Amino acid sequence: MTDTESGTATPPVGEELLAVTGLKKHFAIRKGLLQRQTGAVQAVDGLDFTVTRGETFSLVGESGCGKTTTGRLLTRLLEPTDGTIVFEGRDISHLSEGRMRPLRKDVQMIFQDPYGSLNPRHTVGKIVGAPFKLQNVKTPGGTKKAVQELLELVGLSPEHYNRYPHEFSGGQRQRIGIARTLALRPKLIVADEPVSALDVSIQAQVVNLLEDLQEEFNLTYVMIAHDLSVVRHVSDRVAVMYLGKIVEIADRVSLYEKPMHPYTLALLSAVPIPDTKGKGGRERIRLQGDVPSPINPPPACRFHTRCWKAQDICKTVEPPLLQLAPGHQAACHFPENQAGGEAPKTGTARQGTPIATPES
Ligand SMILES: Nc1ncnc2c1ncn2[C@@H]1O[C@H](COP(=O)(O)OP(=O)(O)OP(=O)(O)O)[C@@H](O)[C@H]1O
Repeated sequence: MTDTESGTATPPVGEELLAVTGLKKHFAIRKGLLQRQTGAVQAVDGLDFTVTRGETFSLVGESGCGKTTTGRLLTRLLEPTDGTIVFEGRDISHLSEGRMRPLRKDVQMIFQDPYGSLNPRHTVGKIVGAPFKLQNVKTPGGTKKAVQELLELVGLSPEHYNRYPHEFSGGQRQRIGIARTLALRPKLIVADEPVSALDVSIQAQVVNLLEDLQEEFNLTYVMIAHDLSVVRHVSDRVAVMYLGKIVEIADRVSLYEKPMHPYTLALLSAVPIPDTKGKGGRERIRLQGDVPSPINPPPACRFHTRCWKAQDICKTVEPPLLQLAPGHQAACHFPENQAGGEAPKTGTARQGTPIATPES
């Protein structure tokens, strides 16, 4: 994670841990007695990104844009419809459950709901110790000792071993979930809105814990959030999703200070983020209407139905995700804050380096 507010946040240079190419998940819609497929929910529709070892890569977007589905694909709780997921150089996109099992200790997920994700009938000891049992991992001093060490690591007491989830507050329950996630020392943790169900006063404590653990164990995070303010301080890079697609990826400083996609601009305008340049707050942009249905998304640029900058080209030509500045990619025909000044005029293509080719 990056700890300076406006320092030089160049994208982390390091070993690639995860590489995602053309990732899709379409959920079939079936109807009638014969359960014929009548359509599909295009929850995730062609994502390309990489995650570097040790970084925090955040996925942000409104409800329903496909963040959780992406997280579940990365942890292979779901099987992709298309595309590839390469983890540590190995294609895990279609590994069977059996072949995936040894990898489960390397790739873990923290869930949003600290209430629903813990079995109320199991003791904390049983919950946090479950991964050792599932993976048949023996620890030097025994599972109980390992669990108690994990509880201390996440700021709980070893004496909590025999207690039940209902005896804890929301923040403490999330710590129990984090202890379970850490048990087998994963390399990649997908954290799906890990603090959004918690009291605002507790959120920072849990975020700080995640940061401390990252430093101690060189963890890599894919952090999922619906609002840009939550991940502002913890992200190295941020990808903004809209209706199953990534519309912008940039390092933290570029994204918050020089957003290029109008959707990112709108998201940023909706959260109280201090203006580091002292030019006053951002103008609030109110998006018209709801997010369209992922069953029948708008053609070409999916955001065009809600975009105040949309022109004819946005309705007919899908803008590819292009690198418009170092480490900064956006999929827009009329991007904001492009180096070199004005956005292009109606119908003209912007300049950039193709990162992903548009869908055929
Ligand atoms: N198992 C499923 N079957 C059918 N549709 C699904 C399934 N899971 C998710 N969807 C749909 O896929 C789309 C993306 O959902 P997803 O939960 O990934 O979005 P999200 O951005 O995480 O939203 P939220 O913040 O509300 O969790 C939504 O339209 C959702 O209804």
